[in-house]
Amino acid sequence: MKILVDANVPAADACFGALGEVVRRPGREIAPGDLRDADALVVRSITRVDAALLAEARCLRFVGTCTIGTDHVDTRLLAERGIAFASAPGCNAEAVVDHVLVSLATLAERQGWRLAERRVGVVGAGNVGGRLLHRLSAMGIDCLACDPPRVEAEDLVAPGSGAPADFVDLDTLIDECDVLCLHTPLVREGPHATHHLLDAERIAALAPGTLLLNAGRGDCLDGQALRARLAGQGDISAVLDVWEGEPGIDAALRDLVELATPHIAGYSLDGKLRGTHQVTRALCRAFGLPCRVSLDELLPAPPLARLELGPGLSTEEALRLAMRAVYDPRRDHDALQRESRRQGMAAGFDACRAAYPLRREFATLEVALLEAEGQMAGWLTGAGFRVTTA
Ligand SMILES: NC(=O)C1=CN([C@@H]2O[C@H](COP(=O)(O)OP(=O)(O)OC[C@H]3O[C@@H](n4cnc5c(N)ncnc54)[C@H](O)[C@@H]3O)[C@@H](O)[C@H]2O)C=CC1
Ligand SMILES: O=C(O)C(=O)[C@H](O)COP(=O)(O)O
Repeated sequence: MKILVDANVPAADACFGALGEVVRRPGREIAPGDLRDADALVVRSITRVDAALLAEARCLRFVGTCTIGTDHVDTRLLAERGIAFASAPGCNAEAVVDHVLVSLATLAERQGWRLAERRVGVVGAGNVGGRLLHRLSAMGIDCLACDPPRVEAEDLVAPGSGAPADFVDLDTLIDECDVLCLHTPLVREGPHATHHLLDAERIAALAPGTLLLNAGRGDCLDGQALRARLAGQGDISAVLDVWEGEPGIDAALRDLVELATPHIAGYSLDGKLRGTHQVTRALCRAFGLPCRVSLDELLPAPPLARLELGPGLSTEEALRLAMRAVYDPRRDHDALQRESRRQGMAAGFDACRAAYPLRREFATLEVALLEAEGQMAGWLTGAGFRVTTA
């Protein structure tokens, strides 16, 4: 069996090597001819899997994407052609939440406000948004959620529903929140389409002082309208990990954004390996093969397993220290600025992603508090760390 794999899929040999011949190609360069004799195709989010790509695929029986998002795959076409499909739901959701929390802490420090005093609105309360709501609520931060498909399908607005926050419509959420976090998939049609969900009108309606964060898909917000608001009134701030037109993103918008990162919110090693492993299991199921590789054997020990925090720190300082010991998004912002200026936007954007440094998740770090302090322990645990006290 020939398995064609995006070169940015980690542990491809360990996962697929025992199942067949593994052929690696850069994701943006995978072409119809590569699929002529391929039995399986394993991609990430940058390979558009559509009729044009599959034009010469004669024996393809499986397509897997080691990502949460599936907007790059024509799943209807695959179903019509009897080609099995799998994505990796939730694989890097914890990493995205880490990215959001440390970005919020960074902006709070830079702009001189306290997270505890802000209300956070989460748009799209699925694997990512749902986990974000749980962690924010566990930290005692006031949240609202917006997720009309879930509200229609579940009884989330009823008292005692166990929902992590009150669910409201998008315009109410915009009116009532200081921070907006966008975690919707890109859906182009239907009653809950998300293309330009934050359009010019909604961007104009954001109250001065609002912080807007998008780690869903770039096309879910109107980048031109955001650029105009940031450049004109300059009274809101933005943190963007996803962009319209990736990898050749708008340089002017990049320069106006507080933290501008190259679609790496989910790039923990843990998240990437979970993605590869979930797709390996699905491929094995599709071909009736046993799956002999376990996630535990793929994941190495973290480079930093324990951090001791002494007395004299505020809760905010302790949080920032712990978060940044694991992951600091300012590094990714600086890398994008540097590489996009040095190599040009598209090449620089992709270079940052291809050579992404090792990053683990908050849950891999034990934070030892040498002086027990109630609120600090609660916040650190809520944020996702393993906390021990003396
Ligand atoms: N920046 C990054 O590195 C990453 C980005 N993503 C993006 O984040 C998206 C969300 O990921 P998950 O939470 O895991 O997906 P999910 O499928 O678990 O949840 C998405 C949620 O959005 C809701 N939704 C759909 N249409 C909506 C609308 N019009 N308004 C409000 N809510 C709506 C759905 O009902 C669902 O609950 C992915 O589809 C992907 O595009 C995912 C992982 C990493
Ligand atoms: O899982 C998703 O959905 C994502 O957005 C991925 O983190 C994107 O990863 P790449 O495809 O850009 O490697």
